[in-house]
Amino acid sequence: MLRSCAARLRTLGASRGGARGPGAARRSFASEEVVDKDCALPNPSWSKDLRLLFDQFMKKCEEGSWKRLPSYKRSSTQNFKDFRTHYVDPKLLKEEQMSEAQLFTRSFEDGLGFEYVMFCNDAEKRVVCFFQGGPRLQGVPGFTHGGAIASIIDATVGTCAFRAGGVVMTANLNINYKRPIPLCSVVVIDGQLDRVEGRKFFVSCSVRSVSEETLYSEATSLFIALDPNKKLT
Ligand SMILES: CCCCCCCC(=O)SCCNC(=O)CCNC(=O)[C@H](O)C(C)(C)COP(=O)(O)OP(=O)(O)OC[C@H]1O[C@@H](n2cnc3c(N)ncnc32)[C@H](O)[C@@H]1OP(=O)(O)O
Repeated sequence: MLRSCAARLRTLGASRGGARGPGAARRSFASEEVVDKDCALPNPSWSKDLRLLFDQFMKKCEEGSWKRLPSYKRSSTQNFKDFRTHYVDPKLLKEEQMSEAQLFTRSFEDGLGFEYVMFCNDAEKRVVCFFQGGPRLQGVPGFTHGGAIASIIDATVGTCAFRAGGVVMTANLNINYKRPIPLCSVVVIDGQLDRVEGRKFFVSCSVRSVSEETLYSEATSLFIALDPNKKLT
């Protein structure tokens, strides 16, 4: 698995120019130009498994029950703009640092960190994430770091809570790591909103192999929808 991962990265190096697709919007900030491309689409670093799952679920999207969720390095949705004005103390915001701010799970070069795509089914209150962890996410040799697994779980269950409750933050995340995830392998994270109590959104998920034979991790979480009358800090 690791060899094919390295081979994909070599071809990726040759196709570096692909990231600057003609349709992508351009935004320059700080010292480099960042292309606001939708990162939740296939790129040369995606393995066959990840592409197959993507294609399977894109077909479900055509049937109407599922929806692919686009994903960018910087969140520009109105919800997140409100977040900054409502909840963030301007004293804490150092504009020059903010101009460098990017979504952590979208801050690696293609194929090296988090390659993933999420699909949501609002009727079933589910978010499914297909995740391929790259070589920069190594924990023990040959396996994905527990913190990287927690990050992609947080993003998946957080998206599930966000779909139901708007701007939420993680109050609690409990993960049982059952089996180590081989580096560069593809896993399926299946998030389910279990219940809502006022501003509290309880979401659980499983992390399984593509074949579903291996249960890698299970998690429960609590997200809190932010109170517009309460500052965060
Ligand atoms: C679309 C992309 C989605 C991505 C999602 C990613 C989200 C993140 O990573 S956020 C970063 C990590 N999280 C944080 O930094 C949050 C830090 N914590 C906080 O800011 C606050 O504690 C916050 C906002 C969660 C809750 O604060 P606040 O709004 O004042 O709520 P608060 O009144 O304390 O609690 C509300 C309810 O939740 C309960 N609660 C709060 N925290 C916990 C907890 N850890 N465990 C159990 N219950 C809790 C309270 O007991 C209370 O319950 P009840 O209403 O029954 O009395």
